[in-house]
Amino acid sequence: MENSISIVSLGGNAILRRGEEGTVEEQFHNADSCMAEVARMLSSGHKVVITHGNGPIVGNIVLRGECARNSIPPMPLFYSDADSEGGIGFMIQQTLYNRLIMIREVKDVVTIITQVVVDADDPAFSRPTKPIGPYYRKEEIEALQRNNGWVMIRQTGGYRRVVPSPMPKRIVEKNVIQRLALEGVVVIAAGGGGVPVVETADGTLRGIDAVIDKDLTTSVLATEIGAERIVILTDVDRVYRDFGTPRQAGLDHVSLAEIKAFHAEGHFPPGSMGPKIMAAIRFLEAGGKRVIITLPELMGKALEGRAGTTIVP
Ligand SMILES: Nc1ncnc2c1ncn2[C@@H]1O[C@H](COP(=O)(O)OP(=O)(O)O)[C@@H](O)[C@H]1O
Ligand SMILES: NC(=O)OP(=O)(O)O
Repeated sequence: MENSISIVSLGGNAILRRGEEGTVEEQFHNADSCMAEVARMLSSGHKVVITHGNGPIVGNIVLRGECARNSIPPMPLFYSDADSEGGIGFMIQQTLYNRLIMIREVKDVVTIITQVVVDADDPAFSRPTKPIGPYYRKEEIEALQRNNGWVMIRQTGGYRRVVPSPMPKRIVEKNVIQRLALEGVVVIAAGGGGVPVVETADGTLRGIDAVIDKDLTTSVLATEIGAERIVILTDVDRVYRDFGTPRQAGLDHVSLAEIKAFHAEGHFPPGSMGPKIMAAIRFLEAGGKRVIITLPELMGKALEGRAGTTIVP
């Protein structure tokens, strides 16, 4: 039916939900709920690329290594990003495969470990902003900062460690992602914002320690593969003005000009809704047709314009 590509982007919080312990069973359960919706979307003819976050999970991978620092060699953050891309990709790949089997839909599903070029001089390397891993209580943070050298910030739900998050500039594997998606293969790509790499003078690549924002990478990928639509699945039903205040008001259908004005007024904080809105603005300004932000279970309705927030040029 459709010849255009849609990108469905799963927030890290859609896979490892706030308040849950974070067991593999919980992660599979959450991934499966999201893939039930994606399978329905595929059965109505959409061509889909899936991207996903890794914030809670890559933080846990790093923490695991730090806890075992006396017995195993350290794993750099960029390698932990690749580790999370593989693990989460496998989980999405299998849960989607199973959901497609259940509805007798025949599709190939594949995960591509994706490298994303960043600038080694990006100021983000000296100003960490990306929250990873678990939430901590106020009384725990002083010791963590002092003993581990962590930079920590306050978020809704507690305090979290932050790491550098440079701007994504180019997706190394974009051609193969586009080719497979246009052939009807479901591609899971750019997980966790992709593995950050820098290009050296001779054109070779090397990993660099950071976690790229998956919404910003999704917008670069969407533009580079000529996708028409990005669907961002997160843990809030839609975007709000004056979020969390008595004046809070949901945004259903908004134009690019309107969302830019709300952004300039400060309705979307960095580290949560801010990057999603920035990603939407960049994608629509580069020729994208539609961005939808909603809960996984509302995706079907949102694609028909009956739920979530839809932003158009
Ligand atoms: N204006 C806003 N409208 C809706 N949600 C907002 C807004 N500002 C901040 N948020 C917060 O953004 C969160 C989603 O962002 P984030 O936690 O980064 O999600 P994910 O990990 O799914 O990408 C919501 O849970 C909500 O608490
Ligand atoms: N890499 C990334 O943006 O992950 P989250 O969506 O989990 O924050």
